Amino acid sequence: MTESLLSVRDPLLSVRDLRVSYQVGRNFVHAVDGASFDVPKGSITGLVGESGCGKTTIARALTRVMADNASISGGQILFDGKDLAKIPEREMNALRWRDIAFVPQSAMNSLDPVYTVEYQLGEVLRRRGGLDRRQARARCEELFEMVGIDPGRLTDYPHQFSGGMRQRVAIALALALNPKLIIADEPVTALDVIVQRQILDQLKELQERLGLSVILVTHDISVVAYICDRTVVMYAGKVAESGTMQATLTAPSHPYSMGLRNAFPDLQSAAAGILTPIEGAPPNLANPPAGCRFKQRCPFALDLCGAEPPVIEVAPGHPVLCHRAKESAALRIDAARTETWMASA
Ligand SMILES: Nc1ncnc2c1ncn2[C@@H]1O[C@H](COP(=O)(O)OP(=O)(O)OP(=O)(O)O)[C@@H](O)[C@H]1O
Repeated sequence: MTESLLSVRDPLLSVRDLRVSYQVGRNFVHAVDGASFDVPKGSITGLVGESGCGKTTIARALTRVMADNASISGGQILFDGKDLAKIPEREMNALRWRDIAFVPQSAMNSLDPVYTVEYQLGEVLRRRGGLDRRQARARCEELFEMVGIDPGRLTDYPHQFSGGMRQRVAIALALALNPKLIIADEPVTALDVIVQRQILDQLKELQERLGLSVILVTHDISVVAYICDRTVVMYAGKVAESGTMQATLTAPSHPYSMGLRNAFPDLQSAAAGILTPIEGAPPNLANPPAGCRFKQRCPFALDLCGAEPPVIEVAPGHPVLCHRAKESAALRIDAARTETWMASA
């Protein structure tokens, strides 16, 4: 994807043609296969797609906290004048927590069950932030207040908190050293809808108040619609479409985004409309199909989709990886009908 197709002015983070692979025996799974997108300053960018499309792999590559068999095999991650794909580990380590913080899929993954929450927050503040014991204590209280938990509970252990509260603690931990960017991987997935909304509202409030940038990884398009300013839709290791939330979700231009929109209820309305799943499953990334990777599931696939799709800019800053992107207005009308998706099954 060329620079001209990604017209975010002065982004905080620019991912360019990123490739991340896992080695499994003698084979490679190309989990992220040439992804490009920008994250503007002070925005919430939703990285969305079905399970297995490469979202967590991207999120972890951005922090370089990756599985042992993973490697960045190409591309750039430009942040604050540095290419995070290439800087030495020592330099990357200095950026973690201070500039980029990660909230993992389950808060229990960032919290150690055998220590109190205050001890764990304090460790980050003292070791990484250079605060003394008293300063750390005051900051812990401040952080708990920021995420809406009574500071009296700082001496509790993680298991003494509900799932939603643990997620708030994980957010407090990420905020500890005032990072510029928070990457949150499915932060509300395991929670019920009411608690989901509370956590998302809190995240949005903090993001606005602190001028943070957030990358929110989720499989749930309704979460993106609820909280995000921008969307990066991923399918089978590639970016299908990216742009403002309004442009990509109100008027999606990639058939996959159109299908995703039909498949999730609206987080803001209690009434569930008719949900239409996208039949089938994403391809195996150890051996992806040639041409468009969505073609087997796409109701609009033509013979030409057997060839590698071009990136077409349907509007400034709204690139779409589809042969038929220019016809998207007409395709959207058909995509809104359940029968369209049943016919392709
Ligand atoms: N350690 C690993 N070794 C080999 N393959 C892996 C490994 N981790 C992930 N993969 C593969 O990489 C691809 C992308 O996985 P990834 O977890 O990034 O997707 P995802 O969109 O975040 O899905 P989920 O929401 O289920 O985590 C999948 O095909 C997955 O099977």
